[in-house]
Amino acid sequence: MAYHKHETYDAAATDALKTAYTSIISAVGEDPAREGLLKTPERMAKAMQFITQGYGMNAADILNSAKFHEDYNEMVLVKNIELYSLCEHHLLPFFGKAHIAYIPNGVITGLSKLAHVVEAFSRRLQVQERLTHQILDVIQDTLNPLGVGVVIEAQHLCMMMRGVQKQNSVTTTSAFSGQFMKNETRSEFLRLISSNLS
Ligand SMILES: Nc1nc2c(ncn2[C@@H]2O[C@H](COP(=O)(O)OP(=O)(O)OP(=O)(O)O)[C@@H](O)[C@H]2O)c(=O)[nH]1
Ligand SMILES: [Zn+2]
Repeated sequence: MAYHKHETYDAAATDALKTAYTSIISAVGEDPAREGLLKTPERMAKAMQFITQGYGMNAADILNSAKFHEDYNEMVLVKNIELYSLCEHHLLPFFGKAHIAYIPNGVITGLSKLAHVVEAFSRRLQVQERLTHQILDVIQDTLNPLGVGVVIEAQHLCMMMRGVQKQNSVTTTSAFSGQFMKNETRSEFLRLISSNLS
């Protein structure tokens, strides 16, 4: 399944989700036959498939599809990649920004591919820590760079609109490999993105 510019939906998944959302609407005390709600299970079925489309994306394939040999041995940084994910505990969104850096070892990838990798892993049921590591691991394994650094800053609706109800907390997670394990490289990366970190 690939959900690119034009959305296509799996018929069996749409049917199963429609049935489930009709039950949910009844269970919260609403009338699924009410005019405004008639098409809601189908809309939700499509929305849910859209926001979990990462299951149909292969992050290694994405990176392998644009690998170029290049002798550039400095840090490549793409920052402020926005992301929307779903917390696997409450199925409520968490959203924020990813910052990704790597130091090539003879091979670079298309810059947009790093953002596609974020899509592939964020559009699933996730926890922020695993998301951070999955992005790091696939870049390390596919491009074999001298090192990778990933920082994600996100706000979790499950902490905002329910539960502990903290509106301003931001969770930062990070993962580093290779040269990013060294203080100097890691500090340079963190300094370059620091305008985003408070
Ligand atoms: N580590 C981690 N925890 C998360 C993430 N998203 C949500 N959580 C937390 O997952 C935990 C689930 O804890 P539980 O005690 O089982 O759930 P709960 O009773 O709904 O907890 P509260 O949210 O505190 O009301 C909560 O502390 C959430 O804040 C995430 O990406 N990473
Ligand atoms: Zn949650």
